[in-house]
Amino acid sequence: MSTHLEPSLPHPAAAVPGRRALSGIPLGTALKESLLKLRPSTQVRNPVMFTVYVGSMLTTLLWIAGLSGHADADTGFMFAVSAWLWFTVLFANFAEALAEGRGKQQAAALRGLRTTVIARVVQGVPADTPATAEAYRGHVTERPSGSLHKGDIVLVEAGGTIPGDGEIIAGIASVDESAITGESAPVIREAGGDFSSVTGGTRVLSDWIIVQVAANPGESFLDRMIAMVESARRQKTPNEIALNILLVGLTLVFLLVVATLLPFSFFAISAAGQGTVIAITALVALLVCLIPTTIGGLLSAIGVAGMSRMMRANVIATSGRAVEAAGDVDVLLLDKTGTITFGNRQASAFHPAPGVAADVLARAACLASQADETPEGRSIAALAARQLGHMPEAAAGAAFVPFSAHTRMSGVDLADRRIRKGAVDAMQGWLAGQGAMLPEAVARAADDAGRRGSTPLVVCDGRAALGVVELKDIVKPGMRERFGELRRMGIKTVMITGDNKLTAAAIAAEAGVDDFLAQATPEAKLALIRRYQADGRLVAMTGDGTNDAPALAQADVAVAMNSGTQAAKEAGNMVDLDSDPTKLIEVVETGKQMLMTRGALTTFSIANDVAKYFAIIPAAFAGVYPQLAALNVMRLASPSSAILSAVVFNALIIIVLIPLALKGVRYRPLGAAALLRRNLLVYGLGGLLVPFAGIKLIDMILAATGLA
Ligand SMILES: Nc1ncnc2c1ncn2[C@@H]1O[C@H](COP(=O)(O)OP(=O)(O)OP(=O)(O)O)[C@@H](O)[C@H]1O
Ligand SMILES: [K+]
Ligand SMILES: [Mg+2]
Repeated sequence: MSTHLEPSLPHPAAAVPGRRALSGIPLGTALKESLLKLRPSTQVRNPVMFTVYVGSMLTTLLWIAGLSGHADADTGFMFAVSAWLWFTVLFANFAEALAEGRGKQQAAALRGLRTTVIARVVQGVPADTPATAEAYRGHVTERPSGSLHKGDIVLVEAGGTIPGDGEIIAGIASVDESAITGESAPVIREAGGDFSSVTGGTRVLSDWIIVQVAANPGESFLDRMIAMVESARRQKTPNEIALNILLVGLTLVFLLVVATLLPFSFFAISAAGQGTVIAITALVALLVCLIPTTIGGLLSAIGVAGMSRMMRANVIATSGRAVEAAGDVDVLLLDKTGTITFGNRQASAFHPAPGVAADVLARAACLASQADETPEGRSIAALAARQLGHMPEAAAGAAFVPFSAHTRMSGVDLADRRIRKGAVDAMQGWLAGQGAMLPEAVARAADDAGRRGSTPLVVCDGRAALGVVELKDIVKPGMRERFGELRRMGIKTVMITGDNKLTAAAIAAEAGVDDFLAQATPEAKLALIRRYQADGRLVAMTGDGTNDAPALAQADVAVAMNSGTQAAKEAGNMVDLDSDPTKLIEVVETGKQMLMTRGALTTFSIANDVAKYFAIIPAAFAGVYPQLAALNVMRLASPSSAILSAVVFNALIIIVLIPLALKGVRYRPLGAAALLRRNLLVYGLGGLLVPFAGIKLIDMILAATGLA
């Protein structure tokens, strides 16, 4: 089988430029894009900047008319104003092009991963064929991966590239996922349990797997990633739409205000030649300075840059709305096994009930696990075989009872015996159904295992409890510190697990979560989320299992572990390629940064008006109302230099703020009120004061160089 994937392909996050705002993006391309974005069809999508665009055209026409002798102002002034209005539009285009440039680089890197491989599709297998590589090899037809559809079965053997996203239905293999995750250590993927999903483009290093394809052409994980980073497909988020409405409202208000001043100009034109008029060019300049061009010009760049930042954190968001919601999350629910812990629960010991021989327990546990394809089941069979010195014969006519998240038990029905293993409370129910009780000593052994953070499984043969199997799992490192950080951000962490209370308590304490819910069924997980949401809280959920899928679908922000099942990944609106549950910190930071950056630049943009007002009004109206000279606090060189300075400042401030828009306002884990106060101080006060200094400086330069 041929593989077209270069082993050294960059993974998407690695292909992304460094943390500095402008590095790595070809400026030439962005400049060219800024010019292309002058198309009216593009401009009309941004009402604030479209107003400036129309103003630029109008002043340009007035200037041309002025050249042929119909001027209502100095033509040099008219030319300068119209030129700077065009710059204002171009600068906003440039900001957007820069932000999109980064997304395009990420998309290109991802496209590189989406190469066609030859898929070995299995077809026409007789019904009783065992699902093994040997048996399936004879039924393989080769097809390009692009033609695979949902439900197709493919065989992938060592050295082969997995041709599409899917679920392993048989086999176990070590898989190199570095092309997608950037993590070089191979991972084990196997049928059954929570590690059964595979991603197209990753490589099988050893053994074989039979995969059921889960996505139709163009709908794969990679395709969705590409669509998301390509801003063309980016949908406006609810907050963005709300802000846009506010900006449009402000623009209309100022448009009305300025329009009421028009009669002065018409009067002036009819009485041309007198100096006491307001030129239309000056009115357009006034309008552009008053409407929120700073935020209007940078708004889309802020959104695009937020998605890119998420991507650099190795989180693939498939919904912009979720990224934004992440900024306001109050509660984080986490699944235990596979999310907080590594999730390959391995049987570590048998604890027989008093009077039960160790081998009797081992043999029963083994029988109940022989057809159990979960990692837990396989590890129990392996431990039993080691203890017994051999693998017990599979009993003829045995009917396997598979594990389910509802029953939380599994087992086997033989001709005369019913053997079960499962969660303590589930097995108590099983015994109670037969009028029996869990012996004190077995309950104690289970509790002891729970206190060690292990998962105890009680094994019963009919109404006889034989003992406990201890399953060990390891908490992923660094959880405690990171959950502490989430707490400082004001986010409550709650672990929800199907495991018993003692195990849950031990793992909760070790990982440092705020609260936990034990013995939870998928419905209980879902109900908990709904309860929080009914209280008006915004809920984030991280999980990996198929049994987490309903909860993930309900949560506002749902991060599926990349190691998890296909169902979890499809239900979530983000996938963390690093399978790190505390990645929510970065997700929340990015969301908060996006909201804060928008808020900060809106504040700055509106506060700016005050200075521009003081610069332009006295200058523009001094001729009509000499009393307005009292407002001329800035003492600018001349009326035309005052107006031009305000327009130049209004354009340049967009360029100056591009790095902030792309990088985002710095986030600190402070309370929301403290953050708001700080931002109002910095961006509100800054927005008031900076333009006074900036406009005065530009005016001095214009006056000194004789340009105005
Ligand atoms: N193969 C199995 N056979 C019998 N019982 C099992 C098996 N696997 C797990 N159990 C029992 O069922 C309980 C629930 O398992 P499940 O994987 O559904 O947990 P969960 O709800 O995903 O929670 P978490 O993943 O957070 O631990 C486990 O705690 C264990 O006691
Ligand atoms: K403005
Ligand atoms: Mg789970």
